[in-house]
Amino acid sequence: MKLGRMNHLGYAVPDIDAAITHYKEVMGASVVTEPFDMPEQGVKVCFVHTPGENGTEGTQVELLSPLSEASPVTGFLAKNPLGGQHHVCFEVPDIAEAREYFEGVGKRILGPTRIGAHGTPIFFVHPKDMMGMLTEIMETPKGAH
Ligand SMILES: CC[C@H](C(=O)O)C(=O)SCCNC(=O)CCNC(=O)[C@H](O)C(C)(C)COP(=O)(O)OP(=O)(O)OC[C@H]1O[C@@H](n2cnc3c(N)ncnc32)[C@H](O)[C@@H]1OP(=O)(O)O
Ligand SMILES: [Co+2]
Repeated sequence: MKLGRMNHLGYAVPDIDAAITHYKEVMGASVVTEPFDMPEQGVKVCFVHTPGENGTEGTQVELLSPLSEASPVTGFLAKNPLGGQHHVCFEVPDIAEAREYFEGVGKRILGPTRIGAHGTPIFFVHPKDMMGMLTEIMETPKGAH
């Protein structure tokens, strides 16, 4: 299976506005999108970019806060009340092929393949099967890079 670049670091936070201020004022990041809700995923999302040097592409941090107690990040924040690194997301050229690959090597896929925050199909692989890192796999947006 051909793994692409790391698309974003998912960062769960209790207060997304405070996190945006931190990334803008302390880290010099730019806010890519205004926070938006993804009720089907139970999270409020905001992408911030750290600047790249000499025109290199920077890195993307996906700030996530829970929309309800039922949110998948609620349990994580109960254990990490200040917030913390929640997942990492890698791109692949073909999400179905990637899903078949991870299932084939015995990794637990969490739920159905669905549309993620970039508007392309995603799925998650259980952290316990991925060296402790909740791993999101997303199909590379068409025309990207
Ligand atoms: C809007 C989409 C957007 C995008 O980029 O497109 C997103 O990224 S949305 C991100 C939020 N959605 C998800 O995270 C969906 C996948 N997550 C899940 O299915 C659950 O969160 C799950 C199964 C990872 C954990 O569920 P839950 O918290 O209910 O279970 P436990 O607390 O019992 O945890 C089991 C075990 O796993 C450890 N754990 C939990 N979360 C993480 C994590 N983020 N990273 C690493 N490890 C994690 C937890 O500590 C437990 O370990 P144990 O040793 O048994 O205590
Ligand atoms: Co994500």
